[in-house]
Amino acid sequence: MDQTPAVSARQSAAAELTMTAASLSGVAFSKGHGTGNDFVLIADPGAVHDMTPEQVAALCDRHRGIGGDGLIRAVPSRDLPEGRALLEQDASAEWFMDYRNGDGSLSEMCGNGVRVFVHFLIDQGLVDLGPGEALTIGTRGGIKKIARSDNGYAVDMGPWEFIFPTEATSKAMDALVSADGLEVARPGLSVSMGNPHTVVALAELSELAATQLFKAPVVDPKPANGTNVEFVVPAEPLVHDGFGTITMRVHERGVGETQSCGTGACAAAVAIRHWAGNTAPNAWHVNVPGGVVDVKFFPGGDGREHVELSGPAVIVASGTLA
Ligand SMILES: N[C@@H](CCC[C@H](N)C(=O)O)C(=O)O
Repeated sequence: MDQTPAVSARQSAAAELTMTAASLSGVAFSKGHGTGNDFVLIADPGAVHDMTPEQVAALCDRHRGIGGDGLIRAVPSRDLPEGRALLEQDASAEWFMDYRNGDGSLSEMCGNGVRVFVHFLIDQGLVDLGPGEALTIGTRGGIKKIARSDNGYAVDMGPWEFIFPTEATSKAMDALVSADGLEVARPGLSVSMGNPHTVVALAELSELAATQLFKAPVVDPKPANGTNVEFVVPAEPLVHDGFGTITMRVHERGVGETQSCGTGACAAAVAIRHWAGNTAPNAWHVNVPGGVVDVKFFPGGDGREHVELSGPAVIVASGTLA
């Protein structure tokens, strides 16, 4: 009997995925996560495994691949043009985090990814990072410095910026955001952490739970290259023991809903602190479905305010692609 067009399209897509992944046969990989934001990790010291978007999507496929929100390739900075440019700024940024979203698209930055990347470099014996030491790495969002912390690893994520720095931003809204499950569009604030985010505050945890994130929320105006959208509920009272607390769910550009987003947690703290005004703290716990990450603001050496993100990093498995 003839197959329906839908079934045969699904089967040829599946065959394509299998073939795409097969062309990487024999390549060693690890699987890791930071608060449930999970990644396929590949060490590529010879810079021979640059991947197509289709290969990345095949490896990140949760049914036919290894499965992950993204893929991270560890490659020497000297072997990529964007890495060589960073080495001119800081010759110690020997390793470059080549990060891709699960759909194969590039993103400038991944906050949970940086911690997992460094943990992977250590696990592979490619770098050492003793207590009190700092490691410098290259990313498409610039050079990042990482040290060990009580909760895992702490990363200087660099300065934050409003994406639409207008008068309206100072009045706390630059976009309207709608999502299934929310009755009316809500105000959002777009923040760059190297990559784009739009943060929406909700009043109640029940509203956060009712928000449907299967589909990308509609953001207007949308940052030029798309955006990650964070729905957040500030704790009541907001501050306890000097820390502000936020609960967050996220829809990531190029992925869908994830268990956690490090840059999203930083953007959420920027937005909630901005909305809360001058008395808001500089230290934040951000609860995400996959755990807790911490965000702190501090004066960077470049005269701008920087954001520190800290949290755990775990390697769960290593193997070889069949
Ligand atoms: N999960 C990441 C962010 C990954 C990139 C994002 N999807 C984008 O396209 O910008 C994080 O922990 O920051």
